[in-house]
Amino acid sequence: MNPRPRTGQLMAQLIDVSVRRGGKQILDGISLTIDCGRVLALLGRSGAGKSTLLQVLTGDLAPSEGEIDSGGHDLKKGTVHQAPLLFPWLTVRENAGLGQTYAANRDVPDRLVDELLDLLGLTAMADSYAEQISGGQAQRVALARALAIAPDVLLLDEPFSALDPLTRTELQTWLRRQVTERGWTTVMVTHDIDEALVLADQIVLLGTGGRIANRWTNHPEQHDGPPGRSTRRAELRAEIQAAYHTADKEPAHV
Ligand SMILES: Nc1ncnc2c1ncn2[C@@H]1O[C@H](COP(=O)(O)OP(=O)(O)OP(=O)(O)O)[C@@H](O)[C@H]1O
Repeated sequence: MNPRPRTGQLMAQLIDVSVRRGGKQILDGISLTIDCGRVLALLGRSGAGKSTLLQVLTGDLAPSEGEIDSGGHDLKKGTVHQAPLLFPWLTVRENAGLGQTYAANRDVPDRLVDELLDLLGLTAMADSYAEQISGGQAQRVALARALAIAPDVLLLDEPFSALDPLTRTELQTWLRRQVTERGWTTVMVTHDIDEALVLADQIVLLGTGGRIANRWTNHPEQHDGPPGRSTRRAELRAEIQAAYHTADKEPAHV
């Protein structure tokens, strides 16, 4: 395994990646970098190709053209899917610790699973079976399981979609703090522009024809302040919303 690069350094990249499936162009000429210790958010309408892009990153799908430079990192281990995929006959703690079985070569402290369950508000149900918990709780267990193996990159496919708005906001704040304090590298698919603005350092919008319609640099910490004063966030939100409409009309390469 290569040494983990420093914050801001290149972790991995896609170079001019295209994907065709069943005669249809799903992704077209996608180039992007994943920077260490940073969050990249992928936005785009339903069917734009966001999940396909994650599959290319994890190596589950070979691109028709182009290259993936993983920098020697395992980009598959830290994946959290839309559906949590827990084993119903195992407890919350057992499900959360499951990834460690496959990561025996990683130096993961035993207490980490309990620490993550605590961080994610799951301690009270640690001994409940997965079939006994709610959808939102299951999503948090899946997140704990991915984090417990200390992945090089956390790949999140709409990980908060089943959460109630309050829990969702709490988890977004928590995740951003962890990224900042612990340097977690994250790629996240979301439909929620505000979620991208709260979490991401880099925001990429996939538009028509599987192309990148636009991309923005974002500074979530600079948005913090008294309510109503965060004008940069409001400006960016408006820019991104406008770009969705432009992307519907004209394919672009950015
Ligand atoms: N196995 C497949 N064969 C052919 N086309 C596929 C296959 N899987 C996905 N697609 C098509 O690829 C396109 C992109 O799908 P993808 O799931 O990546 O979109 P998405 O942006 O993640 O959508 P959503 O936001 O709805 O999850 C869609 O038009 C979909 O129909």
